[in-house]
Amino acid sequence: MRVFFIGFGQAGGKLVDMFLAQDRKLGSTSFRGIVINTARTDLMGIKNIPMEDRLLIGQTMVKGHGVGTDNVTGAKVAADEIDTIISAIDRRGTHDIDAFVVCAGLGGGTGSGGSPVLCRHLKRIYREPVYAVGVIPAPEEGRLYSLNAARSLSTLVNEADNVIVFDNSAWKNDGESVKSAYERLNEEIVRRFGVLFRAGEVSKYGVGEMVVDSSEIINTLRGGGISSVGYAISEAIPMAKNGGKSSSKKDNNGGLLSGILGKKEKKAEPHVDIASGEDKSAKIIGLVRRAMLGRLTLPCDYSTAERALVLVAGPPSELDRKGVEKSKSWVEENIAGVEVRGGDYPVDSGYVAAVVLLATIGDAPRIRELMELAKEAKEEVVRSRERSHTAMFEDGVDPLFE
Ligand SMILES: Nc1nc2c(ncn2[C@@H]2O[C@H](COP(=O)(O)OP(=O)(O)OP(=O)(O)O)[C@@H](O)[C@H]2O)c(=O)[nH]1
Repeated sequence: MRVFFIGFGQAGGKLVDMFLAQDRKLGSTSFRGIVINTARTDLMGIKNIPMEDRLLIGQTMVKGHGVGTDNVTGAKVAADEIDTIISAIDRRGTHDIDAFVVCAGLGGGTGSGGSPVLCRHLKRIYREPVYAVGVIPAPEEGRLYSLNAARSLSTLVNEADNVIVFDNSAWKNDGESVKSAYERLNEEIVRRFGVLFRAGEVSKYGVGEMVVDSSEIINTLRGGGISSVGYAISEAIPMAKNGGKSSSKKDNNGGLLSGILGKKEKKAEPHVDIASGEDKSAKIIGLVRRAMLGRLTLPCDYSTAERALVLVAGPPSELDRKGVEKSKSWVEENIAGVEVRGGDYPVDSGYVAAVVLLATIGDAPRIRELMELAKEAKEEVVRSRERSHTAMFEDGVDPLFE
């Protein structure tokens, strides 16, 4: 899929920076994008995006210093400067893209407030679908961040065609602060979503037996709402099986796709031994099961998903049509809906990876928690307004006739 990424705010900007770096590393031109921020210093921290594609907004209001976790101001700045934003997007070129993907951390101010506004305008102006990748904060970041995320997310689900969520709290290790984990978490995000969004592009390593095209990704996400992604990676494929390409010498991360499919990790991902000589399709089914049953970008009840997409990426010698078909049937038996699409994506890698997109999920505990928190906060505001109103009356002051 040809994707136009827009990174809104600091987290969004860093993610888009990494998506574009990944694309460049692959020698691909599937991804392009711009980054937007209200803080000048955050834009300066971007590494791979040319200066002309870094847009500073809100200069009159916040003078390049950011909106300081105030997402109402974030939304206002975006609305006031929407024409400047759309011009920057048009300048970068949109004629051949399949979708827009707006990335943002939803707990802050700029991305949290700005991304729903941007999604609304993108949908109004362009025909292509508009997806959001929303990072939700860990509870330890504080109540304000959770409230911002709840508010942003409930708007975003109405403005974007689908919101694919990554939950920081589910991904940080025990004892690790969220901030110190950012770099690692961003790699996890870009690895999963990179395979997903790139599916349907012709790979220079050939055409898979069951090619997924961009319309299948779009149809999977069509139901809207919130989606989550699962991922699993095999053990390293021995050199002989991989046409001598498993590049443990030149690159211990699995060939050209180093950092893209990833490498064996100690505890984050479940692994299957692809090299054991067992039946190829059984191994693919095993990988797909582990992707769906393992840690999802947003932990949720997978059985409530309305649609799913199964992608298997790896060297052509390890891809197997029957395995993908059987995996799709297994996913179909385990989710609420019956629409399960899937295919393979040949790449030069020392690993096989499975990505399962669970679209339009019905239940995720962290989302429920955020919504309840927002409801409580709203009730608190109403109560405190009533209290101050009563107090003023007790003092004999009627605010209306003061
Ligand atoms: N995974 C991940 N999450 C991040 C990262 N940076 C920030 N976040 C998350 O995103 C939320 C918003 O942070 P920022 O992106 O810095 O906020 P912003 O949109 O720039 O808004 P302001 O700084 O308030 O103007 C934080 O509360 C974190 O939950 C990152 O690099 N990776």
